[in-house]
Amino acid sequence: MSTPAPFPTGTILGYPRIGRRRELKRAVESFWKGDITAAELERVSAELRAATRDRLVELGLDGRGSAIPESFSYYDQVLDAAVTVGATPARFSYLEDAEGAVDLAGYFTIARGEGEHLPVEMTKWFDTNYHYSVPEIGPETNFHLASTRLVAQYAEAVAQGYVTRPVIVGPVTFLLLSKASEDAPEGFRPLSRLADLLPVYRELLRALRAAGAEWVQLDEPGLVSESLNEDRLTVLTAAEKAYRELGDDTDRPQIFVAAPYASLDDALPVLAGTAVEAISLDLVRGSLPEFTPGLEAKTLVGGVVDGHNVWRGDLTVAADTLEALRGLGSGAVAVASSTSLQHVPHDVNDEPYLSDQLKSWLAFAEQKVGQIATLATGLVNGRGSISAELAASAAALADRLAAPGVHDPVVRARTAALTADDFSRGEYAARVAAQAAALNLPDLPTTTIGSFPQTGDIRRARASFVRGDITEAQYNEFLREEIRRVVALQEEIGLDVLVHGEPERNDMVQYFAENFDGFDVTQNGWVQSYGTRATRPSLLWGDVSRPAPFTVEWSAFTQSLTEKPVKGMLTGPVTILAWSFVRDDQPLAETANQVALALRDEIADLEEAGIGIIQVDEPALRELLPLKVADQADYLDWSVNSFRLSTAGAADATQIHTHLCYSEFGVVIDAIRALDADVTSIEAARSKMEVVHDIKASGFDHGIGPGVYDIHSPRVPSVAEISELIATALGEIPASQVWINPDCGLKTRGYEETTASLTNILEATRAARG
Ligand code: MET
Ligand SMILES: [Zn+2]
Repeated sequence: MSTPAPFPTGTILGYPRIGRRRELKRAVESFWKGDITAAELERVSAELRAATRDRLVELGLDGRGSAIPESFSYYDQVLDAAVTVGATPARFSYLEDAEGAVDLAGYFTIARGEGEHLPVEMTKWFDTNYHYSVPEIGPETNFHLASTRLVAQYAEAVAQGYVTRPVIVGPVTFLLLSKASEDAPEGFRPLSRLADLLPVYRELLRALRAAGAEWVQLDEPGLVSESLNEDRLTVLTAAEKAYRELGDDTDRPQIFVAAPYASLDDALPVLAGTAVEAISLDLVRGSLPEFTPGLEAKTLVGGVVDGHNVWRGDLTVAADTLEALRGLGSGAVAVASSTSLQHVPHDVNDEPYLSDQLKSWLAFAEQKVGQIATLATGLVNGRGSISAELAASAAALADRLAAPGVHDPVVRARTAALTADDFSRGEYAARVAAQAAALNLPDLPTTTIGSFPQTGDIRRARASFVRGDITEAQYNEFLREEIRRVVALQEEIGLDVLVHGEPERNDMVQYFAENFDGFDVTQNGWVQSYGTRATRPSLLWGDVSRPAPFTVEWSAFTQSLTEKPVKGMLTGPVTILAWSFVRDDQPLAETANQVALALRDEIADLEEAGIGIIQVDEPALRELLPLKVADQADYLDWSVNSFRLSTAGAADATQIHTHLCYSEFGVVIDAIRALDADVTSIEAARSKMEVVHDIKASGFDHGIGPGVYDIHSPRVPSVAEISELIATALGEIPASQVWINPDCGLKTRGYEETTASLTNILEATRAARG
């Protein structure tokens, strides 16, 4: 390498790619529908990338100094890495051209499935609410450089006048996040293919270098996690091998290894001993490391601006941390976001309905870039040069901590008075008997997870109501009509436990945020959840309480329409926290108990109104699990307790359900058991019921509904396919425990596929009942 370019003093690890107004979602979905061509989609995407680069430079990043990350993705960054290295699952090999490359349409097909071909699985990306597509790797996977899209995007930036920094998931994390392919032999580990994968990364790096890239960013959050399926020594050995080999190649850009979401711990000395030039440290979630040999030759990139959360934070603390980092004695120090900013919305100034006071406490992606630019100036010119910004940040923080609503004495008194009894229901056996008498359900009871398709009609009616075009009475009548239809449909299909379909909910957390005190909701605060799906996390800024019942009227109305039991639907405390941006001025456990008490009030009112089954969804229980083993017990303790606090007031005869949206049941089985819900539904269809083996092995003895319909895909499962899944479940779990349900809510699906799928589920269930 000739005179290496220094690492930029201020940078971010990644930027939201969906567009301020979700332009990418619209374009991709239009492409799926056939309304626009691949070329048109590529054009819209190129425009988005160009606008992002321009904006980041305006906000203060160095446009020619590799400060702008080239972190765009059409769908998912892990899927991008998979198609880059030629890791097409065997069932999709028909999508490959002669060179083993898949085109844009093929890329989406791998993500979404087609006909008989199930899509790749999706699972949570570290401890975030982002989901990635799980690569499938086997002994036969033919790694080769199959896509140079990243090189093309770099060249596109150069043509625009910028020198950017290409970003790709690093080889170790890529394999750690992969699962063994279907035809891999028992016990096969994707990480065992590292030696075959590294030459592809080397080739990609060479191609980037040839295109002029000064720096490349390899994302390796796999190195901070202790929760992936390999032991630590194996991970460290892999990291050492990967970065020694890639580092020792001379024909490459400089390598920046990004390690967001927690501390690198013992992986830092390993990286420090290789030839990589820069390493990021998450100094928001993780802590300052000790000096380790090798660092004197590296740039340490201090992730001091929280990429996970929306608070403005304390700029002085950030500056202090950078100073302490400088004290370690590395070759150089730079400032960055702690993680990619893909986890926060675009712009606080895009929120017309938030008060100026609340806005002054917040920083979304644009504001965070501004903070980083400020801190970078401080690093170069000294703290005096940013004293005004430091003072403004301190004033905003002081204002926030003293604001009314942040401390509500009534809420505080209630959590302070809690005793052990408040967290426990009666004996399970007594509950089973009371519920059997009250509910009179058949064997293998069927139900859904709660939501029915959110049709264009529903969205339009909601928008008209929000705009004031229709009155509240008209809107409510529209919703009641919708519920009547959904109830009639469920009765016709023959489901046993009915739901109202959640048409009144724009989002399963936001709806609660709108009805609780202590929250605000955003207008444009979209954050990508997976693929083209984005959510608007609510802002939990104050003490939480429930001023009045809000789900009761809907559930009671629904129950009035049918003889079958209707399930009341609530979102659990952990999920409300996980999918909101939560205040960072007190322990999460305290906030969780406040939310739990608000829900407990709602459950008491639902029971009072005659609702005999209440589901408290906790799809995010696994997601907040800390990446470090040492932190997990404490988390599981408070999270499980908050769920118990929300449900423990229910009578024995009231059947409490919970729903978790993932299939890695094994990891949190003890916690799931400790939730003590009467019935738990989980995801299982996509992984062909793998999870039932864990359930059996764990001796789990409460009701369990492993999903038989993958709602992430438009595919309608056949009766035969569902029957096979049910048979697998019944092979492992006593029939008396088993419930039959889809993997998750139906809100993203259309009516045609939903009706067909539920009809097939009932047909398969009837056959299984015999
Ligand atoms: C992401 S979990 C979804 C649960 C919710 N009750 C629904 O059906 O939509
Ligand atoms: Zn779910």
